[in-house]
Amino acid sequence: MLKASYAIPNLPPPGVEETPAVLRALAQAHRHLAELKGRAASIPNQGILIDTLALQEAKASSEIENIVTTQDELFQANAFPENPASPAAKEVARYADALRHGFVEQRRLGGLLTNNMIIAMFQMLKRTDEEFRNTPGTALKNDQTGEMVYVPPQEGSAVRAHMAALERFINEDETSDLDPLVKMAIVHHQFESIHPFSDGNGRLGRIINVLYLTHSGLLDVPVLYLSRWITGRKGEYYRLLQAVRDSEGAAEAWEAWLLYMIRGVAETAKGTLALIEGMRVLMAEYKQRIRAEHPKIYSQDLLNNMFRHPYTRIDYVERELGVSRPTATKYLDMLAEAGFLDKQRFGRSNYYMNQRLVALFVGGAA
Ligand SMILES: Nc1ncnc2c1ncn2[C@@H]1O[C@H](COP(=O)(O)OP(=O)(O)OP(=O)(O)O)[C@@H](O)[C@H]1O
Repeated sequence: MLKASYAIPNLPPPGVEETPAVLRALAQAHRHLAELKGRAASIPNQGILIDTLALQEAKASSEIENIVTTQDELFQANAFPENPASPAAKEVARYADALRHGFVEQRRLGGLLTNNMIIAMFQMLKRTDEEFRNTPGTALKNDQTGEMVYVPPQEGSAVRAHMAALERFINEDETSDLDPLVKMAIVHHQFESIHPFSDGNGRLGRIINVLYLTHSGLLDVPVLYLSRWITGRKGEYYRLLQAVRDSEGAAEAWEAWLLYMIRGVAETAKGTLALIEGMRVLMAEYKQRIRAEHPKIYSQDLLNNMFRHPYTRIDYVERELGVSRPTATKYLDMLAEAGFLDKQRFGRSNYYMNQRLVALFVGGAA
């Protein structure tokens, strides 16, 4: 049997310290995060933001696993669940479903982030009824060289015990008085080290990051995603994760890991703020112009529909505005003719793309 290459520490790990450098990084990150929390709360249609960002995050997070899909394919898979999408687009769409499920469940449970939720998200992501892994044999290998880089705990009983301790560390505030962002970085490290599932541990670990932010009240809604930060610095991410293990939890290795994650929060919060601002400005412009140029069809619901679904379609408008099919068709065709939407054909259906919104997401920094 494989031998685990790292002793999973008790929580909080003894090497973790809030050093002056960590405290400085924390101050910055909290400032940007508080601004993001306030801005997200002030926009009138939070659901729109949450849905669109979840889809964007699903794409960024899945790229780490090399599940490559185009933005187009992804939005189409979302707009046309009945049509056969590529396997990649399907897997990405399942990530977004798992993430949304986690957030809904967390709200239902009054903010908890439990192992049952984590297992349910894994099952949605991987379309399986497996739970925490029970059989030995899991090891992480270097993609290029095939060399074994990390062996997590092997026995099912060890995996379950470590995950139970992690669940307590997440949910029982009295287990430590560390800053919540420091806790988030520890939780991510510990989760990846336990590696409780046969696959998808990276993606679930990244979902847990955002659910930890909503759990701890640093955000009210899940709008800050670290996947782009991590994708852009994947080598550093693996190296720093591994350095903590190789040094058996040395204080310097932990400090470097904490700084990486806390800076990621600060930078991503800034990028997401810019994206939200871009959406707000675009929505205000569309509102003002559609109202002035097409007063007969303008409604707030129609505007919301164009921003909730980057690719919208006739039946969405029918459903969300409570209008007949011919009326919904007329509205969308008028908006397409006026250049607000781009009408495209997919199989036997038409869809209407909000190009400027999609461009914000594709080019956006968040
Ligand atoms: N030394 C290491 N090298 C590479 N990855 C590591 C290492 N240690 C832990 N990991 C974690 O393992 C994750 C990959 O695990 P797994 O393949 O189960 O997840 P995934 O979601 O399918 O993949 P990915 O994270 O690449 O999207 C990485 O994201 C990383 O967090």
